[in-house]
Amino acid sequence: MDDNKRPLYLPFAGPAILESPLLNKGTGFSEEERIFFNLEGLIPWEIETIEEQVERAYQQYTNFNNDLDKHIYLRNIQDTNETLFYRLVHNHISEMMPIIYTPTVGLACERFSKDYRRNRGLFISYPNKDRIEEMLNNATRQKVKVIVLTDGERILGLGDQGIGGMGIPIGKLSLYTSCGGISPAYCLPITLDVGTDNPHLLEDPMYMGWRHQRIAGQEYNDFVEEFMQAVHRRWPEALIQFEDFAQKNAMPLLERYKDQYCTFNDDIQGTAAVTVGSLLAACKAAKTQLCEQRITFLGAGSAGCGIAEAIIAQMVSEGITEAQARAQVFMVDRWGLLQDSMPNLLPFQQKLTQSAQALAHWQKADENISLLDVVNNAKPTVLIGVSGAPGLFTEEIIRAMHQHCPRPIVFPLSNPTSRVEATPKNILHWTNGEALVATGSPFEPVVVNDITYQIAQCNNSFIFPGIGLGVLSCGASRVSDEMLMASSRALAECSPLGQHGTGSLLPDLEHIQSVSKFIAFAVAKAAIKQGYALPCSDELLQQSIEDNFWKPEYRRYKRTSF
Ligand SMILES: NC(=O)c1ccc[n+]([C@@H]2O[C@H](COP(=O)([O-])OP(=O)(O)OC[C@H]3O[C@@H](n4cnc5c(N)ncnc54)[C@H](O)[C@@H]3O)[C@@H](O)[C@H]2O)c1
Ligand SMILES: O=C(O)C[C@H](O)C(=O)O
Ligand SMILES: [Mg+2]
Repeated sequence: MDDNKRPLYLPFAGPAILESPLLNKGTGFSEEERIFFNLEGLIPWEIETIEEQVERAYQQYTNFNNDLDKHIYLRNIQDTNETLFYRLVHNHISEMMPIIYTPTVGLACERFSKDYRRNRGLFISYPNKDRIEEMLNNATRQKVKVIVLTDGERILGLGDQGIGGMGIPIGKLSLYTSCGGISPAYCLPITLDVGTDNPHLLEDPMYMGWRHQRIAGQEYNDFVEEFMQAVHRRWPEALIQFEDFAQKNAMPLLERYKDQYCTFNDDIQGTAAVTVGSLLAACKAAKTQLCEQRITFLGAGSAGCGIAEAIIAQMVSEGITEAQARAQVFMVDRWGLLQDSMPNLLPFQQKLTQSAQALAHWQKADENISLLDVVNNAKPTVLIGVSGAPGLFTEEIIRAMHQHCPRPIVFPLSNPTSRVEATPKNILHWTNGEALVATGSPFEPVVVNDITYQIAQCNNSFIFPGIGLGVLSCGASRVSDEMLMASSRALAECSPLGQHGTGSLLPDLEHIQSVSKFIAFAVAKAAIKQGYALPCSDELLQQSIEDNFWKPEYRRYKRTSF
C-alpha cells in the first residue's frame, strides 16, 4: 500500500465497496479499514499485499489452457478489482497484452454476447436516442477524461460485430491505463448500438444488442451528432478516440469533428503515426530517408489512406514536393491500383491515385493493375498490407519485390492474426531473411539460416496511450496532425534498430510505459507550440506527465462522517 499518498475518503461502507471494481481491494483491506467500513467477515481473515494477490491470480491464470479463457478470467478480475487487474498486467505485460488486446480481443468481440458477464462502459442504443444525456449520467465514472467509442461495424478485419465490438474500446482503454498510465477512473468505453447488418448476429438468440438492421445516412449522422454534443456537454475536456468505424463513416466523421472537439480516429491517425514512426526508424538504420522510398499499399481504406497521407507529409518535410511524394505512393484495392480514371472512388482515395500518364510505360496484363503488376513496375521498397484479407502477399509477390530490392520492408498490418497478408515466417523464408517485417498482430520470432528475427508489432497501441497521456498532461483541446507527427518521430527515437542500427524495430513492450511518457512529452510540446494548450516549461510538463501517470497501488481509505 502506498502510505505516502493522501487517503481517499469514502462516503459509504459495507459490501458496496467490494462490489465497486475501482475501490475493491479484496483481501488487501487493512484491519482498520475492515472495521471502519463494516467489511469484517465479508473477506477471509488473512490481510494480503497486492503482490501476494497477484501471485495467486497469476497461478490461476496459468491454469487456463486457451487464450479466450485467459481473456475471460482477466476481464473478470478487471470487473471486480481494477487495481489488481492492472498490477497483474503490469507484472506480465508482454505475456498478457495479446490476451487483453489483439488478437484475443477479436475472438472476445465475436463471442461477446455468449460470454457476457458484467456491465462495463456504456451502450447507447438508437431507440434511446432521446435519452443520451441521462445515459451519460448513469456512467459508473463521473470524471471521464478518455473515451474510446465504436459502433462495431469494422472490428479489426472481422467485419460487423454489432455491440460485440465493445470488446475493442474495453481493450484499448486497458492499454491507455497499462501502457499510458491513465487512471481507470478516467476511462470510459462507449458503444453506439445502431443495429447490425451481420446476419449471424441478427439470428443469434443470444445476441444482446438492438436486433435491427444498422441505421444509416442522415439518421446515423444525426444520432452521432446528438451523441457528440451530449458527451461534450457532460465532459467538455474528454479526449474521444473513434475506433473501428466502417470505411464509409470513419473519414467523414473525422473530418466533421477533428476541428470541433478533442478527438482523433485511431485506425486512420494512430495507425499512420505508428507506421511512419516505424518507417522512420527503419530508414535511419538503413541510412536513407523516407522520401527516397517507393511505397505500395494493399488496402486503400481508412488505415491505408491515413498512413499514405502521413507518409506523404513526412516525405514533403524531408524536402521533396507533394507531387513527387504522391508519385511514389501506390494504392491497390479490390479493383487494382487506384487510378485517376476510376469512377466511384471515395474523396480520400481520389487524392492517392496514379495518372494514366505516369503509368504509360508500365507493362501490365489489363486495365485493372494488380498488386503483382505494381510490384514489377513501380519496384517498391516498402509494402504495407491493410486489407483485412489474409494471404494476399503471395510468394510470387514477395519474391518479385525482393528481386529488385535487396532489403524490402514488408508490413502486413491486418488484424487479427487470421487476417495477416502473409506470415513473417513465410516472408522471411521467401526473402532469405532479408526482409524487414513488422505485423499488426503479435508473432513469434522466426529463425532463418540459424538467425533469429524478432517480429515488431506495428500496432497503434504504441501510439494512442502516449497521445492520451500527452493530451491529459498539458490539457490539449485538439489532436492535430502536428501532434501526431510528433508522436511518430518520438516513437522512431525509441526504436533500438533506429538508434543503434541493430535490434528490434520497435521497443520492447517491457519499456512501453517510458515510451508512452516520451511520446506524451513530444505530443504535449507540439500542442503547446500550436496554441492548443497553455505554455509551460519542460520541467513542469515532465512533472505533469509523472503526476498524471497512475500506478496500480492500493490507496488507504478513510470514512467521511455521514
Ligand atoms: N496494425 C494496426 O495498428 C492496424 C490499424 C488499423 C487497421 N488495421 C487493420 O487493417 C485492416 C483494414 O482496416 P481499415 O480500417 O483500413 O479497413 P477499411 O475497410 O477501411 O479498408 C480495407 C480496404 O481493403 C480493401 N480490400 C479488401 N479486400 C481486398 C482485396 N482482396 N484486395 C485488395 N483490397 C482489398 C477494401 O476494399 C478496403 O478499401 C484491418 O484488418 C485492421 O485490423 C491494423
Ligand atoms: O486494434 C488493433 O489491434 C489495431 C487496430 O486498431 C485495428 O483496428 O486493427
Ligand atoms: Mg482499430
